[in-house]
Amino acid sequence: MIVTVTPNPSLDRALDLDRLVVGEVNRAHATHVDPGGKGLNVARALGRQGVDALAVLPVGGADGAQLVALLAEHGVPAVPVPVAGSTRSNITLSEADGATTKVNAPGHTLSGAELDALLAAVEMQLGAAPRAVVGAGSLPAGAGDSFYVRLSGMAGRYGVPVVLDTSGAPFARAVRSGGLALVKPNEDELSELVGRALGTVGEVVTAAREVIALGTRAVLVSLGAHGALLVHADRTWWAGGPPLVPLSTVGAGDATLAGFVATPGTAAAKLRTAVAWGRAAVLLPGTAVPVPEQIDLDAVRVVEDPDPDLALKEL
Ligand SMILES: Nc1ncnc2c1ncn2[C@@H]1O[C@H](COP(=O)(O)OP(=O)(O)O)[C@@H](O)[C@H]1O
Ligand SMILES: O=P(O)(O)OC[C@H]1O[C@](O)(COP(=O)(O)O)[C@@H](O)[C@@H]1O
Repeated sequence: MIVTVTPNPSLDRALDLDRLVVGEVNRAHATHVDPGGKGLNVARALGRQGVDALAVLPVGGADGAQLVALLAEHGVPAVPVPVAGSTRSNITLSEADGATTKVNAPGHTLSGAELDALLAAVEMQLGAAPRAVVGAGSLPAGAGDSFYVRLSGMAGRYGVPVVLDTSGAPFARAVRSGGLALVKPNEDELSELVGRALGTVGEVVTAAREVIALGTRAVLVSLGAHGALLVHADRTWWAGGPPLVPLSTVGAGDATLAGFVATPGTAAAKLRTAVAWGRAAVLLPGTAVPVPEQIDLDAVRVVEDPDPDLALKEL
């Protein structure tokens, strides 16, 4: 069993357009409503691939009720923690050439008591010794930056590995506090964390090793169309595949993380699966998650210790 925690879930609303013209009236030819939020998507992707997963999330208001109904409809085991504020809606605009424009709402803040209730709901699951707990996504505005530090401390007391995918101040706080099994920043999130641009494989590896030096075991850096790098203290792997024209890139990072945690075996096998799940996700509309028949492991090439001088754009 893998437990995911999403402190700021959303109802993802997507509109498919031929081309987005900013400042004009645009007409969509299709719309999608999906459960959203990083931990939820990880649980959805795991479930679709037959891996036991449970999502813990706060829910409130009409959109929260719709989110719970959608999770039930999608067969995602979930522990909804009722909160006073309304669950947010995030908007995606997907263009025919694969360009994705996303607007994420800040999310209604959670009170101290609600944050405690969310952690208590996770703690109930930790007693059953899950394989990992995945904390993922932003924290709602005003909730403070320390939620993932508390989550990691709590999971540590139960001996459960913690995997984290977040950004900004909550990411920096959690990395500084250490004790994480894996983090999954994308290139921008890692660059923001270390405060400099990352243009080459070597620059990404150096940045990832700064994270590792603070007490994280492994860093999985997703690079959009250029695949992903997995960095350990002493070794590095890159994986990627031939170019694709995405339908919607929303949820690709979450599918990537799900593929990684789902896979037993070697680092290379985990990375290959992660990239294959991410690639499958971009070929689906809205925030859809792939089924096993949509995963193409053979299309993904894994390279051990890639050349540090290679530009990310050349991967
Ligand atoms: N344009 C794309 N073409 C091919 N694969 C992609 C594309 N965008 C994303 N992916 C796949 O999805 C993974 C995650 O995407 P990325 O954009 O890095 O994550 P995030 O959604 O967290 O920002 C990538 O590692 C890659 O395998
Ligand atoms: O919590 P954040 O950072 O605002 O992100 C939430 C959004 O990210 C998603 O989880 C998708 O994430 P990825 O594209 O990184 O996989 C959406 O479902 C959701 O709308």
